[in-house]
Amino acid sequence: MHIAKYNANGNDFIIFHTFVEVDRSTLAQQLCDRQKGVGADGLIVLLPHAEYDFKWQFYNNDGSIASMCGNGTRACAHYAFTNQLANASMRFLTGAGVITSVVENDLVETELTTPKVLSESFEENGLTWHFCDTGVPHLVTFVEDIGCFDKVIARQMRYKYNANVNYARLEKNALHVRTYERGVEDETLACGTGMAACFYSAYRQKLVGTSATIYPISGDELSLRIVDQKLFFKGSVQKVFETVLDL
Ligand SMILES: N[C@@H](CCC[C@H](N)C(=O)O)C(=O)O
Repeated sequence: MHIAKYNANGNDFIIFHTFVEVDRSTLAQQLCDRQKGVGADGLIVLLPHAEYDFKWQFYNNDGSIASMCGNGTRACAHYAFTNQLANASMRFLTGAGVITSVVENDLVETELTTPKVLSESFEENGLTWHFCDTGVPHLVTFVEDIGCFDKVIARQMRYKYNANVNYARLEKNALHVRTYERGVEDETLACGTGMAACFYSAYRQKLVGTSATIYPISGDELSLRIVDQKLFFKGSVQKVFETVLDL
């Protein structure tokens, strides 16, 4: 099996395409394992689709299925274009719905699914939380210093609400974000739907305008904008390597 390893601003993925649609949860766990496997936050498998350019299967590092992954959409769009599975502008089916991505060299912009507010904001653990769905559920809290990111609290909130958990610091029209990711069960270096959830929560509270610069903990710079309630998420991706595995 020919696979590619991608880095999307610190979120990393193993990607391949095939005609064979089977459950790959165990394979995801094996390949994503950072000691015994290739190592990645997720596995993305591209499959043919009659209506769209392709459809994907997305697995987290622990083998669980996630309906959306913002960084993963940008990495797999680059993979699809590079492997001539799609034109530079493409539409593909995910568990959360149809995604549009546009590839321009190493920069990829994705139009995410329409964000949804999941509950009123609430107080817990001495913090104010905003809860929304940007393809997968995200809790967002705005803090003065993202150094106060607390993995114990994040993990507790993750299991209580079955959500990813984000701490964000606002600085003018920029957001600095740290995310505890469900399915990786740890902080990752970047989470696309998490950055989108932070931006959307800040936008709803009029803390940012219709666009903002976002810095995940990897230190990379990405951008988010909202047009007619649609979120557009843009940043670079890199193919780290390709190899053939005996799967
Ligand atoms: N890293 C992703 C999110 C992947 C799914 C998430 N871990 C979940 O299970 O909800 C992103 O870039 O959005």
